[in-house]
Amino acid sequence: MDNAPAHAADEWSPRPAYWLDDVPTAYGHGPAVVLLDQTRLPQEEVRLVCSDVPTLVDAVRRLVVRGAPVLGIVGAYGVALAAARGDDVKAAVQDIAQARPTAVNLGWGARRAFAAWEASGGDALAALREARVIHTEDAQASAAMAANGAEYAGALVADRPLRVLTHCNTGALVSGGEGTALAVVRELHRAGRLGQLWVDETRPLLQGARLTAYEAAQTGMPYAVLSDNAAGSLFAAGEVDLVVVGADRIAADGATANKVGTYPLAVLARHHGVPFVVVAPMSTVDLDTPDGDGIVVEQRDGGEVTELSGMPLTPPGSPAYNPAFDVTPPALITAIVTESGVLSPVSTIAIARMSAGHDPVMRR
Ligand SMILES: CSC[C@@H](O)[C@@H](O)C(=O)COP(=O)(O)O
Repeated sequence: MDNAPAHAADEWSPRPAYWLDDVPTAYGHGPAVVLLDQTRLPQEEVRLVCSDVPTLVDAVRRLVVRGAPVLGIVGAYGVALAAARGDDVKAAVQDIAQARPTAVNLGWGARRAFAAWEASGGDALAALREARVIHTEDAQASAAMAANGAEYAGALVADRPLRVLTHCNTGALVSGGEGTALAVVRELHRAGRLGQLWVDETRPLLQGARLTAYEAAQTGMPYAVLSDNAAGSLFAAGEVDLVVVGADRIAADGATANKVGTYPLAVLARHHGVPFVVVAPMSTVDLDTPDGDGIVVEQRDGGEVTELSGMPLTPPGSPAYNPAFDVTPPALITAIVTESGVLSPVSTIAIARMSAGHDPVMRR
């Protein structure tokens, strides 16, 4: 399928989260964190103005903003907001970090902004400056991951464009830049090396069908959406050259938590001899969680499974199992792409340990 691009691949930037100094708020004029409301995409592009931390925490829980890297940015802006308002900044860090348990970046971003605020003796501008640094660093990491991942992927198949399968949404909607796994795909597309993007719909909240398809359409990628359970027959038909996914947390053994449905793809990829590649910034590595069993998987309301856009799918009162993420063991991961390069899970962790030695502040 070829789609008429709404934008050149280089130009499109949805700005999922940003800071405004002075906007009309519920409290008169003041600072706010502005979020592109991803629950309303692709139908409409509307923004939510968060002028206090409870509104921001609620937005994170409802997935108005979601995806690991941008949650780090939002966590930091949230702390800057608490500081600017003169709220209890320490309590704000707790509230933000606990809003969703699996994405490590959320608490990491909040703690970084808090450390800057504390070191400055309680200067709200110091927290905001740190949030802006995190925002910029994420854009830089995204560009480096895109370049590293596209070089690696391009070398897998020399003589024709690649067919890439992805799950959930990992593009510009989750980042200060173009994202993680989808940034790699976008780079391949820019280089004329993308033959087909296969987009898993990603039940139950359809981040693939709603958001990745939206990004693919905006940037003119050749793509098709499939129901998650069609992936097996796609592999069997030999239609997948590469699987790329993001990560919400990478434990110290290289086990990786990502959107539920990722682990079955890793099993399928192994069975069919297809590379399974995780793309994530180093900030997603959590050396304090020793292994995959230690990763806390967010359990969400069963209504997300038993209903679709408020319409019941099951007999009334049906119980449901609704983990938001699953964990892929390192043995099933061919490579992890970070801003530092393309390495095995073991080597990625070794690099993270070396960098942590230089940056002990952010280790809990
Ligand atoms: C680069 S984003 C990586 C992950 O955060 C992404 O794949 C994912 O699982 C997001 O889940 P979500 O529940 O939509 O926040």
